[in-house]
Amino acid sequence: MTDGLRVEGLSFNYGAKKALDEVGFAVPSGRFCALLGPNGAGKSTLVSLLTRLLVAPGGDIHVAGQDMRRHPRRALAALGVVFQQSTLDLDLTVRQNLAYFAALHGLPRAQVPARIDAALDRLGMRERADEKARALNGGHRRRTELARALLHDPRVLLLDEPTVGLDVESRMAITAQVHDLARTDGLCVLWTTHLTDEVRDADQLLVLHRGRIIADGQTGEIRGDMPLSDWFLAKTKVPA
Ligand SMILES: Nc1ncnc2c1ncn2[C@@H]1O[C@H](COP(=O)(O)OP(=O)(O)OP(=O)(O)O)[C@@H](O)[C@H]1O
Repeated sequence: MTDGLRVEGLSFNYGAKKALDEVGFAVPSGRFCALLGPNGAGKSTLVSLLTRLLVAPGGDIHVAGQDMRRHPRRALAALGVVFQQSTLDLDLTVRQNLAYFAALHGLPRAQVPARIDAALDRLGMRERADEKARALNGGHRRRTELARALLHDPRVLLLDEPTVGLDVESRMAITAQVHDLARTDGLCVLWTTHLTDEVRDADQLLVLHRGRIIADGQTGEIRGDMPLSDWFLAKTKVPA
């Protein structure tokens, strides 16, 4: 598998505190993978390693076949990221926010307007292009960030708890849109969450608990006859 995301033997400590312990998994292209973990499981640490905000002393990360340790620029160029905290400039328009990102990524100038239009079309945001980000609701701001993350045509899309703070309707809409991006556009998607209702039976599921992957497979098979929320609680609850 060269197109998706592959992680092997990834460990990370904060001083004496072990945050990730020999984490390994693979997500192929065209797959939506939910990374589910309770608070403190190590999700943010893993996201920081995948985006190279942190570097692990050992272990490997390959993004679309590019080795993050040996060729970080190439690996990062194949990765689109939506961070948990919004990083839009609220005083810029939607289009200006995307144009700024395009310049940061060094996209060829002549291509930028068409790429922005195409990315906004994919998320149904074209008609909002000239509005200031401040005027958008939470769901539309997230869609703008998603369009921006797609601008450089990444093969792997990483979303860190992207629905935090959204109302139910926006949450469900963006969850469905990202599932479509995996299915229709063949993107490899890693979606971190602690909300079990965002995960579908056909999705790949990774469960992170106390820094270890405790389940990796098709959600429907993992949960069996139990609702995923019950399964998850039973596997991750801390004894009283
Ligand atoms: N800077 C830090 N210094 C020390 N320990 C840390 C630091 N950051 C995280 N940790 C610890 O590492 C473990 C993993 O934390 P991490 O933030 O990656 O988990 P998480 O799954 O993202 O949790 P949450 O959903 O609450 O953000 C936790 O036990 C946390 O307390």
